[in-house]
Amino acid sequence: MSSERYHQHFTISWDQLHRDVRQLCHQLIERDFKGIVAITRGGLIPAALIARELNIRLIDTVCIKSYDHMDQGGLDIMKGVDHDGDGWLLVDDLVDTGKTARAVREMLPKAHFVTMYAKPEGRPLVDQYLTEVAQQCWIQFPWDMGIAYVEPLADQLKK
Ligand SMILES: O=P(O)(O)OC[C@H]1O[C@H](OP(=O)(O)OP(=O)(O)O)[C@H](O)[C@@H]1O
Ligand code: HPA
Ligand SMILES: [Mg+2]
Repeated sequence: MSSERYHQHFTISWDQLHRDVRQLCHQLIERDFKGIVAITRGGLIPAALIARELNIRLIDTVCIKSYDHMDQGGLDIMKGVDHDGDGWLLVDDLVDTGKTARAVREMLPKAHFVTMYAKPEGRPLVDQYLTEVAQQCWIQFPWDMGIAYVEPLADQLKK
């Protein structure tokens, strides 16, 4: 599936992401998790921040790739885990079509699955998420961006 389905961008700064993670953690703090399973690579960043808030030191990974930038390809599962997820917190940055989530759910059916952001097609596959984002929106994460010079408006208009 190609990038043509995305008509808008939803840009998230490091600050926003950090605030969002802390807000999600308020909803998780009462639970007692054995550890976190992060879905690489996008799940690694929220997983590290969640681990700090919930004081979790045991972190494992499911290594999986589905997209090449905005283009969705076949699922490439490079590493799984040797348990069914019982008592574990499963973390990804977002759920979009739900293809990745469906595959990981099969591997860890008993895990508590959370994402920071969820689009409608993938939303039913997670147990909890913080913010819903429209299906046609591409979520632009801070680790995919950089700070760039912007020309003053007056100079732009001279051209
Ligand atoms: O719901 P889906 O349509 O499956 O899309 C969601 C998945 O896509 C992205 O991962 P990606 O495959 O781009 O790899 P990355 O985490 O290494 O960036 C994102 O981090 C989710 O894991
Ligand atoms: O909206 C998105 N943003 C970043 N990565 C993604 N992978 C699937 N959908 C997205
Ligand atoms: Mg991912």
